[in-house]
Amino acid sequence: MLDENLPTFYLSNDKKKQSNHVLFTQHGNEPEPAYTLRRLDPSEPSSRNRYAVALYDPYIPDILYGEVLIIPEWTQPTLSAEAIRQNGGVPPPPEPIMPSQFTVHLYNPDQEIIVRHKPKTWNSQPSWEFEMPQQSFKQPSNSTLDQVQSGPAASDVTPKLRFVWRKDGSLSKDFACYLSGKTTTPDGRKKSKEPDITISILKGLREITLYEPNLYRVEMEDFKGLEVVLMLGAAVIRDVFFAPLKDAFNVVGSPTSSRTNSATAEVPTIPSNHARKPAAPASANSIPPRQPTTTVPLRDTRPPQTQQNPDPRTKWEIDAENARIKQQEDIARRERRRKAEEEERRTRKLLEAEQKAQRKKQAEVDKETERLKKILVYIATICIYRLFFHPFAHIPGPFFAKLTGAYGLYHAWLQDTHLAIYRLHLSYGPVVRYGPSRILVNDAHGMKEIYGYDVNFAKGKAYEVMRLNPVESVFNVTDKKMHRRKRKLVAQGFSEAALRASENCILRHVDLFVERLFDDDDDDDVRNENEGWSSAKDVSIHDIITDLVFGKSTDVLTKPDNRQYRPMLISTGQRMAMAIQMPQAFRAGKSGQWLDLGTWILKNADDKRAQWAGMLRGWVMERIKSEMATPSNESKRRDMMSTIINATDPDTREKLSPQEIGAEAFTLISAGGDTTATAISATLWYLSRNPSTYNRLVAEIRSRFSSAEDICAGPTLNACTYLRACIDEALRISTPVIAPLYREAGPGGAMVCGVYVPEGYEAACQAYALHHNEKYYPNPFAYQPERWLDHDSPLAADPKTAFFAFSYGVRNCAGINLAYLEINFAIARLLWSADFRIPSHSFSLAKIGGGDPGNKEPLRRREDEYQLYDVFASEKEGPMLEFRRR
Ligand code: HEM
Repeated sequence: MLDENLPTFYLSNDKKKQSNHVLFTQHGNEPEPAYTLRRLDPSEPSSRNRYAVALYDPYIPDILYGEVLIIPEWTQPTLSAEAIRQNGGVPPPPEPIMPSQFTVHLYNPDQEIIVRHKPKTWNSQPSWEFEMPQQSFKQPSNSTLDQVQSGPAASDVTPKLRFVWRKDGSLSKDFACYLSGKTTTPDGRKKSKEPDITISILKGLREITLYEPNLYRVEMEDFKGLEVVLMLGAAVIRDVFFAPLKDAFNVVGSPTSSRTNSATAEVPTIPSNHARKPAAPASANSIPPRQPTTTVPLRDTRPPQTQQNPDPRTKWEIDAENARIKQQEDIARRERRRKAEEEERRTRKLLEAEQKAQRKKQAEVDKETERLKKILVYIATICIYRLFFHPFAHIPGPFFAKLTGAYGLYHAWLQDTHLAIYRLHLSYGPVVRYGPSRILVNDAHGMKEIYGYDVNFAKGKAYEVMRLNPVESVFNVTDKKMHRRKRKLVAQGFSEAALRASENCILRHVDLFVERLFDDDDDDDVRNENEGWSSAKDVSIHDIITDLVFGKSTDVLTKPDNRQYRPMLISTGQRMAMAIQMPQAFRAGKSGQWLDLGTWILKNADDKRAQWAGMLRGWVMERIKSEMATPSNESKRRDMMSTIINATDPDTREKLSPQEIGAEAFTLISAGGDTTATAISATLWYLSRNPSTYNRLVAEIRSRFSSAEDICAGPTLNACTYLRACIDEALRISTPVIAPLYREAGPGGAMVCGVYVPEGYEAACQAYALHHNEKYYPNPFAYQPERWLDHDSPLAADPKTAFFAFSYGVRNCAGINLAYLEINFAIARLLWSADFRIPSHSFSLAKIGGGDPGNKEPLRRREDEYQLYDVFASEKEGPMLEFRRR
């Protein structure tokens, strides 16, 4: 402070605040607000590219003393075309030029004080000159003219005092304002040049001290106006001429920082305390402004603005913004076009791919159609050939059987193969075509032509597909020489000595079976306590057969859990029955697995078959191991397996390999179990339904043996001819092996019943049809064991000539003697120990196993016929009988 007695104003330096108090002090008094200095709000878009400052009354915010608005001139920096191009076509922004003058608008009375800037030269400091009229106020007058005329301030003739702000020195930041003279004319020619009088000092660009003693020398009417001009002038000099121009004019860096189009922006607004909240004191030591005591009508304090011609910077911003928008639009358009092109390309690609896929599909369809056509033509040709030109074309038979093996497959699936074949022979005669290249013969002579010794027939493809093991067994081997070798070895298991060794084992199981018939625990029992009758459901020959083969019983009889073996066996048999009818559909694949036709026809069949095969394989390996561990001479137990394991070919001294032994074990279990069980069951069935036969047999057995234990192999048993007749008659009428036993003609073919069977073609007999052929068995459905005894009828053929239960010739049943032994023991010991009859108290139980009058298949309607179902051998139910111990 120059002198605390001088009036001094403080301009706040805080440019961030748009409203600052100008404080006043004199004589060491506390500073008090004298004015409010307001600037533009830089955040307002309308404040851009211009500078404005206004001086308000600190207490009555609507009183505006004066203001300055500077809209700068602009200069355009030059850039190379390349640089502009790189800048997206936007030229560099215009830069503001230091103004050469500015105008202070004073109000009431309205005056415009132009402050002209003289820039610094090499020998002078910059200065800011302005003139103010000596007189500003109208003289009070009653003259209307005086009142209408503008005041002296606006008058050209009013003498003006000239002032100048000048910097003290090039290094100093202080300014002084001098009264430098008076103009008497508007053109200034009559200037009165007087020595400069210092009237104010601006110290450090913030402290304005009025040089009071000199001020009185200024002959001026409107001192307040001068004070305002000094204040605003100092503020403008400080803000505009001693600060970066860009800051002063609120020039923003790039148009992107504000999206507002300045051309349409509102007029810049100097924030008003009236419009906004009252201005806060500039500093902590500022004295809060007193409350306004007077109300002054509001007035528009803003200078008029021209919106049509925006300044170059705004224009540049607009242009830059437009260019940016255009550039963005271009980019967006290019992006859209690129996307559209990409989409188009993608669509085209998709379309092409679709068309390609369609063409490919079409080609596949065409190929498939062509293939189908070929197949159809092939099928049609085959059909025509099979119907009209085939070697068996003249053989009668069902239409479909002539065309495909599926006919036989279908009946195997229905499990009524034997019935279908019986009916066909009735319809078409002794030779029937049962497949495209298959004939069935219902003639004893024909049977010998197919199965006899030294015939040109052998087991063929039908047996190949039945193999469960990769290794052939005596049952399914097709090569005749190989069969001879195997049969010779296997036959040792059925030799007289072997059978004698098996006798005790068989008898033990037979006794167990008989005992079981009186077992109280059987759930299926229907007991009649008073009379002592009880019933049993099934005969477990499996126990006997597995014991005989492995020396290990399946114990089906005593352990109900073990009955799981049976479904496995049955499912395997059903698959065999179907495979034999249409081998081509069950051919072994490369990996040795069968094609799965059977699997989708017979659910779970494969699993069961695999289970069965796995279980047997385990048994075989176990048995072979134990046999190897026991020296043969020490072997206590001579079962069939030990015989087969140790059997040697008398010519070659060769033994069967473990795999071959496994295959044989499987064959023996399969071939010997159910077949014998069916024979025993059928015999019991028919005996129970034919009382006279039953009585005659009972008499024979009970008269020849004194006890059940007496019944064993030997002449006494052999002498029981009626027993054998009963068994043979049961085997005839309900023959255990149902499937036709196909044989393939060898090279050169063969004749059967006058029909030429070319090489590779097949012929077969089917036991059920043959056994019900009236030519050999008059009244075929009647159970007449007598027909096997005393055969002396010249009218009927010897029943033995057409007996096919065990097949015939070189491939007949290898276990025939064992089978008879088992059946004989079972029937004889049972009949010696007990009586049996049809259940008398349960009609439904009595019916089990017989035909049903309501059956769709007429051949299954005979109630007294024991019904069998094709599983290559046969599946059956019951019989359910009542037993009474003697
Ligand atoms: C009543 C009981 C039996 C009947 C009705 C019967 C029936 C048959 C029939 C018809 C064949 C010929 C199969 C064909 O050509 O495809 C056959 C073969 C065979 N049977 Fe039996 N069988 C019975 C019991 C047994 C027993 C208990 C065993 C031995 C445990 C056995 C072992 C064999 C063997 C190994 C063959 C194959 C023979 C070969 O092709 O050389 N059979 N059986």
